[in-house]
Amino acid sequence: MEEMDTEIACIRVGTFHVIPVTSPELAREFLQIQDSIFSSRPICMSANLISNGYLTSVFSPIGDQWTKMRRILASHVLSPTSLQWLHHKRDEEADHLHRFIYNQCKNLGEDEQVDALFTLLEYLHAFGISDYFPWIHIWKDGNKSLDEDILDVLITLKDSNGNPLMNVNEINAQVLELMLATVDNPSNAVEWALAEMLNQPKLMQRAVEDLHTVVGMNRLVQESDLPRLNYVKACIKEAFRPYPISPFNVPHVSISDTIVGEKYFIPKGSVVLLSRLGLGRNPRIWEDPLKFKPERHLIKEDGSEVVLTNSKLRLLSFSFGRSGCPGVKLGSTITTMLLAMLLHGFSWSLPPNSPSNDLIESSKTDHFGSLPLLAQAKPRLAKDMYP
Ligand code: HEM
Repeated sequence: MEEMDTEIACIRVGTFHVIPVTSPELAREFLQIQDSIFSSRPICMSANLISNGYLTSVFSPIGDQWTKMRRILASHVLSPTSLQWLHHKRDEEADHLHRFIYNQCKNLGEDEQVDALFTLLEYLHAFGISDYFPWIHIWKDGNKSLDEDILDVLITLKDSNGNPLMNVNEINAQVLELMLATVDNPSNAVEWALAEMLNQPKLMQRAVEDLHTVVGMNRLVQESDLPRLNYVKACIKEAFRPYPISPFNVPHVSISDTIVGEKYFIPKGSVVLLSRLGLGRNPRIWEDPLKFKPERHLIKEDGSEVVLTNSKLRLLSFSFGRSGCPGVKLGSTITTMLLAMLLHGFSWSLPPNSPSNDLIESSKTDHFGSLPLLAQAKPRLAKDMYP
């Protein structure tokens, strides 16, 4: 892992410019300007995937189309009502996860070396997909009386003339993007947090104490516990800092000439990448930036709740503003629940004869991942507590 002190990279046709951002304030200024002048992604995830053969038609939301998608997401997919509506689905998934790891422990025996977490993360990639976005649907005569999931919602949305609001390509792309967004970020953050906690057991112990205080041992952790699980959230936030899912934010394109930081000229049409590492691993911003220290995110004076966003922009978790993540609430809930459940339901240790996990970043340039993360799990709660 290396320290970084460069924040923004700006690519122009044929040339590459790096704009150093030495403070969160400058990063904020950049993002604010970006909000007003940059359009959505030129090479959006969906378009990248098309070239890899996953999608059959081009869908790159820009301008009005992007605004339309954002509005649909905000009103029908990620609204407080939708989140509440799908609460029981998330609970079901939480039960599956408990059961899965519990069975892994039982089957493998206590002394055996268990690659439980790695297997678990493979399982995680099935998280929610069948419940949130099932591909196989029972639609009779093109109609369905009850919306059962987000896919139903997207299919049944109508415009003011009573016509479908989204076409098949739009739905495909949106569902794919939601699936990726839901799985990737949370599993990446939890994987890194656990790896660091396995290497520093005192951190793990403190998080478990947090869970004992808030949840106890006589019931499973619930979403309503999350506001009080500050140390667990601090661990996740600390994982976002040096280990974001990718070193750069999604590319944006400037739609007019502009000047950032009073002196950096960014011409129209530039593809602009923000370096997340430039903030998260920046020694000018963070003391001891390569050290995993969740304590830095605990708010001491007023005892306020730890949140996974960072309004001061000292790290980029969900980004912010117009192009920021629309799934902050759901993403925070899923990620915190996942780590809380793993730590509350199971004791985790390094496999025998393994002094520490090598925190090796993936060799792929666009994604991180510690490969492989080995951990041994043991149930911590009474047997009848596992679903
Ligand atoms: C820990 C969890 C998550 C993190 C850290 C995260 C982070 C981000 C970030 C940084 C962006 C901005 C990319 C840009 O600059 O264009 C983004 C975009 C997005 N996120 Fe999330 N996200 C998370 C979870 C979710 C969830 C659960 C959903 C929805 C189910 C979601 C849906 C989206 C969508 C649809 C976009 C694209 C928005 C657009 O094009 O305007 N995210 N996310």
